[in-house]
Amino acid sequence: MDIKSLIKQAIKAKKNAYVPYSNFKVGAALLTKSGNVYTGCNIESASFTPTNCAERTAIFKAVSEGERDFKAIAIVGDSKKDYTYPCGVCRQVIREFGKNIKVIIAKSEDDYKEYTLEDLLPNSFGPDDL
Ligand SMILES: O=c1ccn([C@H]2C[C@H](O)[C@@H](CO)O2)c(=O)[nH]1
Ligand SMILES: [Zn+2]
Repeated sequence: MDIKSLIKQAIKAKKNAYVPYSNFKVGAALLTKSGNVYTGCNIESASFTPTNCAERTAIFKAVSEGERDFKAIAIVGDSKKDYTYPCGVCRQVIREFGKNIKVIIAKSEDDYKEYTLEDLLPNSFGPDDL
């Protein structure tokens, strides 16, 4: 599974975003170490707070299927000016499963930036602290 195909799956998942309030679609594709891919989109709620980001949808789908070892997550959003970076809540949720997970922030298959979770959430609090 290369980065381009992971981004392609995130772009496809973005189409399913349920965003009647923000009209801002986001898609994510999470690659497990075993080579499986779990996709996610953002899902909003009339009461706003229960809104779930695309990244967390993908992670929760994977974890609920028994997967916990993740290699990379690709994120594609609707940001007009720039790339769409994961929110703080999603960074913390990714952190739960590892500091070295690759985070690919993409505008398209050919235009992306690559980080590690540690780059995006340095000096983090995590499972090892407890
Ligand atoms: O990285 C991000 C940033 C925002 N959103 C969603 C939450 C909400 O539905 C909409 C606007 O914040 O975008 C994501 O899914 N992922
Ligand atoms: Zn988020």
